[in-house]
Amino acid sequence: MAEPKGPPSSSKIEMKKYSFPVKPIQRLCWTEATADHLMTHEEPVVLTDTDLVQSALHWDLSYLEQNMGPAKHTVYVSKSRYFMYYDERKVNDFPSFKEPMKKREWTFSKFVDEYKSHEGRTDEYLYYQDALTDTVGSGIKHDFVHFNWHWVSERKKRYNWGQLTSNLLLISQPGNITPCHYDEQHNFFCQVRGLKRCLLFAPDQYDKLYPYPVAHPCDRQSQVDFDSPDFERFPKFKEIEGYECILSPGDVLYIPMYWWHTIETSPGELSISITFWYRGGPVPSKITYPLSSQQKVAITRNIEKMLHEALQDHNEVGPLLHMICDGRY
Ligand SMILES: O=C(O)C(=O)C[C@H](CCCc1ccccc1)C(=O)O
Ligand SMILES: [Zn+2]
Repeated sequence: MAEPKGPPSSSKIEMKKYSFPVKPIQRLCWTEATADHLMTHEEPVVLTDTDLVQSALHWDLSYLEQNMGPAKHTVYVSKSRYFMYYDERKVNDFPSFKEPMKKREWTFSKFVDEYKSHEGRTDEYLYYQDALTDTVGSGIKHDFVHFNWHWVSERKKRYNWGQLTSNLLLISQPGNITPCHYDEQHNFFCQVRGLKRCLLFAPDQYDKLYPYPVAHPCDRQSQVDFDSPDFERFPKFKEIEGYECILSPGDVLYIPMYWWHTIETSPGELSISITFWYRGGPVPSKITYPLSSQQKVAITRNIEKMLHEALQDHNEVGPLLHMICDGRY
């Protein structure tokens, strides 16, 4: 198979530069044995020639406006370029929590109007993030039906993944950043239009990324501000090591469950992406040791949830964990 055409070099599209070391995520035709090896070992890889969302590569704002139908969709509004996800169901337990972005429910036409009127503004930014559902118009339904479902269902079977839970449509203004977080599902992240730089960190970097407490609205998100890290609070962030890729239209990035990632839309143009999120497969009947770092992260989450449930007050979880560990482990 001919070497797939390379991605644009990051120097040409002036993405943010960080001081920590990053290695390139391998970019391979999906038929390559190495691609299969990486997927099997739950390691990230950029897959080319999948045609997974080939039928959506013609999407742009005007086509979507004509075809997304009359339903309302979720758009986030942020005062900065950062769009930190938070679970609004956990907000009332944290009265001092300041919502990092506002959630709006707009028709697609309203979104397009707002998108156009926000161009050039530096006080407010928009990020459309909504599941593709059957409320969309016939044009999108046609494109959706023509995703490469045969290919993706073959992958699901081969890697023994659980069910497809959702396809998220992401429409980002140039320069938007999703801060570093992990998800509890496998993800085929498909680039449809524009360029996105993805930084990924292995699950074993957990101790360097200092996630919020599980009970916190920003559960699964790193507390570290990558732009100006607080090394007093987060000293191990100095040792972080990551992986990088720049996605072009047609590229599919496999983001394995529990892998940390932060995504930046290139300053050049709007970005359209579609995610395919899959639940993890069944826990193996025979647990083998040593445990994987993903399994250890899952265990820490269960411990935090159990302690919060037992103590009721999330402010008591930290002190009890210190009582168990300090001076003893
Ligand atoms: O596909 C992924 O996993 C990403 O992180 C892509 C990211 C937006 C994700 C928004 C989001 C984060 C957490 C929960 C629900 C929605 C981007 O592309 O900016
Ligand atoms: Zn994510």
